[in-house]
Amino acid sequence: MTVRIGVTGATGRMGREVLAAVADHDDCTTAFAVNRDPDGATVEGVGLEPAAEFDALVTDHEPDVVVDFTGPGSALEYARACAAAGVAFVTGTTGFDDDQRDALESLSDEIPVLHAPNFARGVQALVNVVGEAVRSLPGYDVEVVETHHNAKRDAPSGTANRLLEEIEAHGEFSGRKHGREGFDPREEDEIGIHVLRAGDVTGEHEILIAGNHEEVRLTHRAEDRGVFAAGAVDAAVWIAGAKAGWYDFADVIDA
Ligand SMILES: NC(=O)C1=CN([C@@H]2O[C@H](COP(=O)(O)OP(=O)(O)OC[C@H]3O[C@@H](n4cnc5c(N)ncnc54)[C@H](OP(=O)(O)O)[C@@H]3O)[C@@H](O)[C@H]2O)C=CC1
Ligand SMILES: O=C(O)C1=N[C@H](C(=O)O)C[C@H](O)C1
Repeated sequence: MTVRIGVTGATGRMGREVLAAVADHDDCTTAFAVNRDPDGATVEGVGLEPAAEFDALVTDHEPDVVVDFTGPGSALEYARACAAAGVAFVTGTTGFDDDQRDALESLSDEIPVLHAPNFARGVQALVNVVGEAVRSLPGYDVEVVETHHNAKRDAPSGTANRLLEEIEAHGEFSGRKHGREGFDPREEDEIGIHVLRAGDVTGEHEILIAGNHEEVRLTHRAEDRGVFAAGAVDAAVWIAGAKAGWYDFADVIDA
């Protein structure tokens, strides 16, 4: 079966990569692609449609799944339209607040919804090992550093937030400390978080665990956005056969 994929934010950094990844994948094809001001543009040979017509497109073009990398508000609107049309939704968008995330998750009662803050397989491996590292080094200091391009809007990154959840689930910490300045010594059990924005860095995440005259550094560095797009398209192909529910990228990798 060929999986038909609708793509949002088609002229964005990730939207372009998703269209390229769909074209490269043997088991799927583009059903439609939208951006807010298409003005006759094409990306990867696909003519763009107006985002304002998304509700009609998601019904008329009969996609099996929509892949979204936009912003939290638009992602939620697209997901609601998918739920109304009975179409699965995969999103890599980050920066949802708690209400937006709850609203997205509630749509998974009606359709399959997969949200992953990072579609790189290496990041999933990092998520798997960071908890074990923290658990086996109690009392060590933990600091998280993430670096992205200068156009990224949300901070810390969705990936950093996911790693922090994992760290907190496997150790005893007093809270999170975002950056430091002035006379501001480190509290014993805090987790330090540092956000760097510069140039065109694709995405780097490092967890530093230090104490007992030793340090462990767990680092992931994405070298090309294509790695995220390939993972998202793998997720789209996987979710096309899934029942309504709330999924993450681990479900795809473990399948
Ligand atoms: N999960 C993962 O693996 C990854 C996640 N991301 C996340 O994906 C998201 C997009 O990143 P990136 O591609 O770099 O961002 P860009 O700004 O390059 O692209 C986002 C696109 O979304 C569209 N968009 C933004 N706001 C709206 C809106 N209100 N309504 C409709 N469309 C909108 C715009 O399309 P237009 O104006 O053309 O209509 C824009 O081109 C971010 O949240 C980022 O953190 C990024 C990389 C990997
Ligand atoms: O905005 C980006 O570029 C990225 N965002 C994701 C995040 O917030 O974690 C994933 C990746 O690091 C790139």
